[in-house]
Amino acid sequence: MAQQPALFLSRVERRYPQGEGFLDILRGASVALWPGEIVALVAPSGTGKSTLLHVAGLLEKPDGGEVYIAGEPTADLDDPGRTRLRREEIGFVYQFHHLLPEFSALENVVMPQMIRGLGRREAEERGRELLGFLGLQARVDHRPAELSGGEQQRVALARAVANAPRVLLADEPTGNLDPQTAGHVFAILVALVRASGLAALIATHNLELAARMDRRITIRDGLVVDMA
Ligand SMILES: Nc1ncnc2c1ncn2[C@@H]1O[C@H](COP(=O)(O)OP(=O)(O)OP(=O)(O)O)[C@@H](O)[C@H]1O
Repeated sequence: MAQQPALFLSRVERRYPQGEGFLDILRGASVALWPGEIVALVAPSGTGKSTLLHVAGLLEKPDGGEVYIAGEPTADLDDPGRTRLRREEIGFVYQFHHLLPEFSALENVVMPQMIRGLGRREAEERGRELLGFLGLQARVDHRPAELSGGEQQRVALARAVANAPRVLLADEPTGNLDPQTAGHVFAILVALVRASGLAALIATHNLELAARMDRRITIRDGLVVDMA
């Protein structure tokens, strides 16, 4: 049976009002992400990286085209339908971890699972397993402020994949870390993607990290193109 992309953006358009007219950011951008692959999105500032990630993550609706998650078209979904699909199938990691400061590492990973309806015991089991995989077994009870920057990002990664999404979207996930820690966190991210079979799209300005991914894409004139 032919595999289908975990995420498929088909001729996606996105424009923003500007003055009397519109600023066309995405002009029919298409990209497919396959299960288990890690794709770098490397594009100059202002070309639409965040816009592409927001549209891919069902945070913004495209003005044209279609976003498919595991083959399911999303244009006709209502807001609760989009939220459900986002919660179940998409994980996000940002440059800054956005962990809840008053909760432990484990609780931060447990919460999205319970929001999705899992019981606490099961959610904790999965949380401990994930944090252990990410090398944080000794840190599960620490609050974010008691963790290093690299550890905080690893917790954010665990939280992003806690609900076993098909797609991981990351915007400069190591941008706030020193080069050595960035390399380490990235290696862990790769191991996680390979072990779970999810598809990852990672926006980065770090060409060294981009070179370690499976493919590199960029945005040119509102279209997604492979990088040379
Ligand atoms: N809600 C909005 N309303 C109007 N213009 C917007 C809006 N969001 C983004 N833009 C504009 O669209 C363009 C692309 O924005 P986007 O945030 O996608 O860029 P980016 O490639 O992610 O840049 P950076 O790397 O600096 O984050 C920019 O010119 C931005 O000013």
